[in-house]
Formats: sequence, C-alpha cells, structure tokens
Amino acid sequence: MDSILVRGGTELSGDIPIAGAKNACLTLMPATLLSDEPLTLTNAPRLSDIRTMTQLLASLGAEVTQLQDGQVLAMSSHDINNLTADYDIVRKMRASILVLGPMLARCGRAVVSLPGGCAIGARPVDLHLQGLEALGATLDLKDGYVHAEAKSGLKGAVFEFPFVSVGATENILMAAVLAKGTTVLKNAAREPEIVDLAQCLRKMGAQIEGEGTSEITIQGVDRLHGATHPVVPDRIELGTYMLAPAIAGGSVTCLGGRLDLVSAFAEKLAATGVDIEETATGLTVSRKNGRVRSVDVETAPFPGFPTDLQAQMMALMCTAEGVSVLEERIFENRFMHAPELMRMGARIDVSGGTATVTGVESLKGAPVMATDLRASVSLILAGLAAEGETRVSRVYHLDRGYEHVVRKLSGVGASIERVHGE
Ligand SMILES: CC(=O)N[C@H]1[C@@H](OP(=O)(O)OP(=O)(O)OC[C@H]2O[C@@H](n3ccc(=O)[nH]c3=O)[C@H](O)[C@@H]2O)O[C@H](CO)[C@@H](O)[C@@H]1O
Ligand SMILES: C=C(OP(=O)(O)O)C(=O)O
Repeated sequence: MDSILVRGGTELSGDIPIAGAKNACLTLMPATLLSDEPLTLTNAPRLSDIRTMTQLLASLGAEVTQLQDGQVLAMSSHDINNLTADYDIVRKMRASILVLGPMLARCGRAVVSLPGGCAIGARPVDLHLQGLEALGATLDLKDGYVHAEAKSGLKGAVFEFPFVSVGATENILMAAVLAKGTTVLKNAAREPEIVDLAQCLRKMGAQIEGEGTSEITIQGVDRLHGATHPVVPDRIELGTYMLAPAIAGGSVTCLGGRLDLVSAFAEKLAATGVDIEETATGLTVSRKNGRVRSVDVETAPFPGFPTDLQAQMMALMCTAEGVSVLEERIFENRFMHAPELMRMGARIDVSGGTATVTGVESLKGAPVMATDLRASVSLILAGLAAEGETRVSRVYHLDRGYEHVVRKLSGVGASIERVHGE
C-alpha cells in the first residue's frame, strides 16, 4: 500500500489549480441514465471515485469514454441493459445510490444494493427511498437490495425532507424530471453541487426552478436530450488548499477558486488572521507572520460550514493560539483524525460531537493512518506544519477525492512525496 511522506517547515508560494468537484461529478454522471442521447462532462476530476462510478454505469450498459486525460467524460446511455446495481460496486462508494432515481425514472424499474454504513457514520438512505415512494414508486427491500418499481411511471408530488440531505435531494430531483406533472421538493439541499446538477439537467431539457434555495419545483417532461456541461469547481478541494498556506505560512493562489463556493469557510479562515483575496484568476490566501488565532466552528448544510472541511480546519486549529471548539453536526463519527493528530502532539479532547482543540506552538512529525478521505488530507496539512517527517498511510482514501495531491503541493514548494508499496 502506498503512503505519503511530508517534511514540514517549508513556506508555500505559487498557484494550485482547483479541479472539478468530485461530489458534483458523482451526481452528474448518473444523470446520463436519464437520456438515450450523449451527455458530456468537461472539467471532470481524475479520481478513483469517478472510476468507480464509470464502472457502475458501464455495468448497467452505459458507455463512458475518458478524453483529454480524463478531464472530459463522454457518456452515452442509449441502451440500459441491466437494471441491477451490484453490491460489489456499490459497497465501494456510497454515491452509487444515485443511479436509483434516474434508472427508475427512465426504465420504470431498478434494483440497487443498499450501500451500508461507513467510517464517518451510519448514513442510511431512508430519505432517498421516502422521496421516491412519494413519487409513486413501490419499494421492496430484499437480500440487501432495494427493488424499486414504477410500472406506469413516476408521478409528481410535494415532498418535504424532514432534514437536509444532499444525496436524497439529488436522487429525487433526477427522478422527478421525468415524472408526470409537478414535483415540489421542500427543505431541499442548497449545495453548489445541487445547483450544478439542476443546470445540467436544464441543458438536457428538464424544467426546474429554485435550485440553490430550499424549495425546488420540477415540471416533468417526457424525455431529455443530450448536453455538454462543465463540472463546477471543487469547493472542498479549494478549502483544503486554502488551508495549506494558512498552516505552513506563505501565499498560495487557488486557480479557479470562487468565494461564493466557500463563503462560510472563508469567513472563519479570515477570522484566524489569514488574508484572503479574490481575483480574476482565483483566491489568494496568505499568512505572513505569527500563529493564527483559534476560532470555533459548527458544521451545517450549505451555506453553513461544510462537514467535508471540518478535519482540515481542525488541523489548522492544532497550531492556533487559543482554544477552539469544533462541533460536528452532520455525521456522528467524524473525528477519527483527532487521535492521529494527537500522535503529532496536538491537544484535542473529543466528547460526542464536540472536539475542543488547544493550540500548541508546533506539531511533531509522526507515522499516522488515514481513516477516511478528509481525515487523510487533514494529516497531510498537519504534516506541512510539523517538525520533521510525517508518513500518512492508507492513502487510497485520499485518491478518492484529491487528484495529483503530491504534484499540486510540491508545485508550491512543499516537501512531499508518494512512497509506493509500503
Ligand atoms: C458524494 C457526496 O456528494 N457526498 C457528500 C454528501 O453526502 P450525502 O449525500 O451522503 O450526505 P447527506 O446530506 O445525505 O447526509 C446528511 C445527514 O443525513 C443523514 N441521512 C441522509 C440520507 C438519508 O436518507 N438518511 C439520513 O439519515 C446522513 O446520515 C447524514 O447524517 O453530502 C455530505 C454532507 O454535506 C458530504 O459530507 C458528502 O461529501
Ligand atoms: C464524505 C465524502 O464523500 P462520500 O459521501 O462519497 O463518502 C466526502 O467527499 O468527504
């Protein structure tokens, strides 16, 4: 298994290009199942999760061709010849559940393995299922699979989410575009990935209003056609690299970064004493002298502080001046990076969904283990600030969501390398 070796203590300077969003691409790809005409995505990230979704779509009969070194995904779902999303693929990635809504809407039937729990929390899919039932689907759970049917097609309905779910909003939105009549989704997620999906579906002929607000209205159409769509920049990759100069010192421009994608996060980062400037090319983050100040953080659905940046922010707080309280409100088990950061000398006290971090003057390099995607990168960020060497193992988690992390960070002066097969 590969590991990543970071030698801390170097100030960073230069540009980091921000890729297309993993989480947008993972919902845009299943949208190809809604039409028998081609859907082409540009600005796609090169990640193992995208390869997993490619494998899943191919298993259903779709064709996905990677062009321009994987940055363009040319997809065609002319023939869907298998309506079963198999456990062996679904278990690798929870976003696989996003094929359920589109397959059901287009084919009237779908069998999809339940994804199961994962390290950061139980993550049930009950809201996805409730929403599809509201559109008239009949569902049966057998042998770990959801068997969904809508023999005479889905029908528009009003569905109010009891709490905000990104994935459930995406799944039901995709199902509703081909349902008969009007669907109103209340308390819908407002994440930029939802806006991106709605914009792409509209290019394909869907009639959608209200994306980016908590009420989305969809007027069903008979069929969708082909389209070409650029994937929105990855706000989580953006936030992660904005933290790199904040932790290591120096100045980095995240090319393609936009403040509107990360406003709650950027507000907190600015409150630590770091400078953030938006320019025509992206976001420049600089920390010139001294330690950052601690801030308190509470994760929340968009436009709140993203849970997917909590681990990385915790890494910054480890060397901040003062005490920081981080509250994780989305997932029940998302502090697994804390014990690893403590191995590097961080002072963290975790109690339930609250982590209290008392900043220390410096961290010390150590061998640490990545437990999930964002935990992995938080350890790399901590390594940039630590004295000596940090070796992060289990980097396959990282490959799910960060393309060319070594190239991007060494490009701004970090001492970082991938060690193969250890
Ligand atoms: C591929 C993708 O886009 N993943 C993102 C997506 O995950 P995902 O779409 O899985 O996250 P949700 O917004 O659905 O989850 C929010 C909360 O609702 C719970 N829940 C969700 C659905 C459901 O049917 N029942 C239920 O109880 C979850 O366990 C969690 O506690 O949004 C999360 C929250 O911003 C991000 O951390 C993930 O990176
Ligand atoms: C939790 C994440 O992804 P997923 O929902 O695919 O597990 C993430 O992107 O941080």
